[in-house]
Amino acid sequence: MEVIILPGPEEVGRLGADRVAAVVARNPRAVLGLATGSSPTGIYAELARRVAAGTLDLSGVSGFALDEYVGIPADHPESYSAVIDREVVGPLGLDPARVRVPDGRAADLAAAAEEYDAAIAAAGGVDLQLLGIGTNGHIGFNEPTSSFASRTRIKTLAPRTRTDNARFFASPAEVPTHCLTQGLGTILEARELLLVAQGEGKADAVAAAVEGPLSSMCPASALQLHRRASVVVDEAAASRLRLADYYRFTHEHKPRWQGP
Ligand SMILES: N[C@@H]1[C@@H](O)[C@H](O)[C@@H](COP(=O)(O)O)O[C@@H]1O
Repeated sequence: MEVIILPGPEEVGRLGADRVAAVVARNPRAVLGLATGSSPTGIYAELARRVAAGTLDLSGVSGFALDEYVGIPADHPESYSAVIDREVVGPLGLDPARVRVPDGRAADLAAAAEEYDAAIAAAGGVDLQLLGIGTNGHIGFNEPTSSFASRTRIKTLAPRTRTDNARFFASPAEVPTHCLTQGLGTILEARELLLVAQGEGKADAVAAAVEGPLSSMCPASALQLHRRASVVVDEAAASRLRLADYYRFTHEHKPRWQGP
């Protein structure tokens, strides 16, 4: 696992945007795994700047969101479908026809979940998956005790996740109780993973993911199983990493023959 510690959120956003741009430079029809939440917003903002400046064209890429709340009205501003439209598809100039979000309003949620995995496979798989991390170590909405082999499926949101996400809703009771989320097994099939985290509130989760044991109690520790996973954090989110100096040294002395 590659761990990169940067001074602040702005640098994290720039490096994330560089990684996306590199993938798209290799393949203008690349498939991106899209995360919601506050963590990747710096990446999206930087990508939007490059698109607006005409130095980057993302109109050929496809996107698959990680997750969606179950039962939330599609036009609710906090449905992930609305968030992806507003914060990603529009500003980044993606083709809406190429971007999918799990259907949290499907009559048959299990079938919708299965079909979502099939659609990812039919698109050729995800080239670069962007990830945030929950304070309880979740990725997507894979809450603690999620199987490392899990596929896209219905999950019950952990109480801590519902509390964390209450800030997006009028009241805590309005936060949905269930979601559809890509599984850890689904996420691990992406060709490259990029997890970003900022702020001290993520420091424990980041330390558990990077240095803790491989454990379903910290679903993000599944990244340790991936051949091409990067964790890019600011100083605050890195503050509980025991080997922080080693990661800094590694990054500064990166061998020329090593890829990103
Ligand atoms: N389902 C999302 C995750 O995809 C996200 O990475 C995480 C952290 O959110 P944030 O980036 O806002 O801290 O929790 C959310 O609820």
